[in-house]
Amino acid sequence: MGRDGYVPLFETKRAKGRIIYRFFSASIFVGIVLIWVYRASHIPSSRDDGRLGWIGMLGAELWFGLYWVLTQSQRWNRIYRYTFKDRLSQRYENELPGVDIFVCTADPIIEPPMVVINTVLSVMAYEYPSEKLSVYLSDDGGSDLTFYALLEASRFSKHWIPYCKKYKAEPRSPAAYFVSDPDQCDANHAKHLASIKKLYEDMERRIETAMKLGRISEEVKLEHKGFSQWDSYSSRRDHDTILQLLIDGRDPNSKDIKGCTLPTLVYLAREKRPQHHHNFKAGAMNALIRVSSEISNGPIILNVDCDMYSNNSDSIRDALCFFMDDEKGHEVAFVQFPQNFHNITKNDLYGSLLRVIGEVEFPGLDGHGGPFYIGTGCFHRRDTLCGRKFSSKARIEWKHKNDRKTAKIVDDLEESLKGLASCTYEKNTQWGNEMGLKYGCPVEDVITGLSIQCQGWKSVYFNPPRMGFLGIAATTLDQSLVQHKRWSEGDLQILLSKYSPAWYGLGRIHPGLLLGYLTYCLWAPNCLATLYYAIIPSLYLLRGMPLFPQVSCPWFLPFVYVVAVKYIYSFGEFLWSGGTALGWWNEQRIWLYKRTSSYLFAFVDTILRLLGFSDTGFIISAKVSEQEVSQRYEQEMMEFGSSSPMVTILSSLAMLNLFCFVGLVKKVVMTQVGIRVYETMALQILLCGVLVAINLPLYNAIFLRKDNGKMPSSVTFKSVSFALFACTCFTYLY
Ligand SMILES: O=c1ccn([C@@H]2O[C@H](COP(=O)(O)OP(=O)(O)O[C@H]3O[C@H](CO)[C@@H](O)[C@H](O)[C@H]3O)[C@@H](O)[C@H]2O)c(=O)[nH]1
Ligand SMILES: [Mn+2]
Repeated sequence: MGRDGYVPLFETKRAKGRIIYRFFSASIFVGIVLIWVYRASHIPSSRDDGRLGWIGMLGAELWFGLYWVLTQSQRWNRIYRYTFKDRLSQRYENELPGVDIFVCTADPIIEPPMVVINTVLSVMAYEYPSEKLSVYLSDDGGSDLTFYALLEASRFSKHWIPYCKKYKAEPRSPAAYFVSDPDQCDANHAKHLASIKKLYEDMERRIETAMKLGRISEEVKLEHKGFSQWDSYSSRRDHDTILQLLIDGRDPNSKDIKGCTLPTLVYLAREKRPQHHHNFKAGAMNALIRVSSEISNGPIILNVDCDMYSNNSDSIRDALCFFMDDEKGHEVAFVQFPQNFHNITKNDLYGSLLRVIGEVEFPGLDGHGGPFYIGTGCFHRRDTLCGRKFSSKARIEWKHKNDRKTAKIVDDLEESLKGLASCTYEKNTQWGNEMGLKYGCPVEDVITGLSIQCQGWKSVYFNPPRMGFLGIAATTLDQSLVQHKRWSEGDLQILLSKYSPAWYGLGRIHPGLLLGYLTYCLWAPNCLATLYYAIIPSLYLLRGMPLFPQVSCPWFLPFVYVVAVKYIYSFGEFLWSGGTALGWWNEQRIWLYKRTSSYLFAFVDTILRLLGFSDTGFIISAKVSEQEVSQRYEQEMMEFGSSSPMVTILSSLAMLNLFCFVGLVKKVVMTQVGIRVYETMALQILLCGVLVAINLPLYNAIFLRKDNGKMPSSVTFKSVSFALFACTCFTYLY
């Protein structure tokens, strides 16, 4: 116990070995500087061949080096958080604040209602007083199928919540719970389990039947008056606000089968009109903030994507340990949990888990004032989300925060609140700007978090041993690349926006955090240096022209040191973060693929947007895939199968490197220059060789595979032609 009886509700520990790390990092930096010196002092004179290529290498290495410096900010001061939930209960059990949970969905086909309601049920069943819990589903798809599923879920919750609380079930998404093979239980429990499973399966069957039919049958429509709101509905882009309080927690009649209060459950499809921009998820969240403020007005808001179910029924209490801490709680604006996924395979083929970000880099950001807001698995204080500035004096009185708005008749309430979710409500207001989530950026989350931090608030990264939330990761290469394009494009837009960390953040956030933001904002421009490094040295190799120092030259050492040590460290870091060796190798591949395709497209699109040629969109990530595709995913076979321009670029690069490598081997075999080539171009051979090795799955997909995930022949044709063309031009014409 500290002074004045202060008992901290959480503890922060610094990572061990920071000093050693800093020395190590400095030694790499010396290596990088030596590389720069070598490049700058050995530029071929203008008469020599290769001057341009050399200067390009200098540019690329300057970029890589400076970017590496940025990434150090995230390793400089890592911290880890631990909570004391028992102390929270002892002190505050009767004053726990209301928590409003926002779940966003946008399309019943891409995001199946069964996925959505599993998430909803998991958050309704938190280990938290139900009367203080309200769950809001925002449906940008405006789908009566999703509404129907939610109606079914509201009935099922009456059985599910008491079941979870009685048996301390984990996780509380029914689908995940049933496949998790619930621990051996006594006969009574087993009986109960079987009966609840049957209820769930019956519900699932009814929902699937409606999904197959593609509409709600007349019979079902009679079950709830809410369906009548679809009478005036013309399409998902053109409809009135639809608002339904499916469970009103204040209603004495809404009880579960044990007679306990149920959490409030609300369905909202905000108004949509074709002539109004709806601002994607940010618009949905802002509508939810307003509507919920008139229903439950919980001072804490949890936001999850519709596929991110709660995997840990204590997460609310964990988050409250930060918000309610007497000494530090008043500084905390949001508590971010990592994004984890339940469908990651052992070696994480597409690097979806972003393992090192979650285990190393975010704790590093936390050491500088807090992680970014990443859109899901994040607890916010309502007032900061609504734009309140930080003041060191203002403390929250949680007790007074618990007053709920006076009860109104549900029908009247629904009608009176619809205006809050209308298309015109935000006109001439600060919503989307000073209030709520920010508009105009495909990563509304990151830019919103940044602006909150710029107002003086801190955030907290919390990564408990039992993961807080689990979602669905991309299962095809194309999906993963498209998602990263959206992210990197959004991050680059932040750099160019009013809230740019580079100027707006300067002086407002910790310099380390600023560098951390820059690392992400500069994802997209990475494409240039990476493309250069993946193409030019290989082409020079084909022509027999060295771009790196010879093995016997002292300048060879800094290159070897930086490359070897950097990669050995990265390998160690990946294993330490819980990955496998093959997982690391996969990560290197996806690193290359993202940088040469997603980032390139994001970069080009951002420039086009600046010039006024394109508009930002939001391609929703798929949450279901065909059985065949998921089988290949389970077997960790890369899914090419789509002839998108991104895949074409990857395949062209892979072919180009293959041709260069084969050309080299041919030369060595036919002319017996082997040893000499090795002596003069060892690093270039290594680079090209690694590029070929990392692309093995791609060659396999072109030349050997027969399944539908193989490379489409049109892509093969285009990429082979391109690579041949590039190699020929470079060898004979340049
Ligand atoms: O017009 C829209 C578009 C999307 N969404 C919802 O936004 C969420 C995220 O969309 P998803 O396609 O799954 O994108 P991800 O890339 O997986 O999402 C990450 O990145 C997004 C920003 O690009 C954030 O909004 C997310 O919270 C974050 O998890 C989903 O629940 C969607 O239903 C809407 O509500 N309305
Ligand atoms: Mn998602």
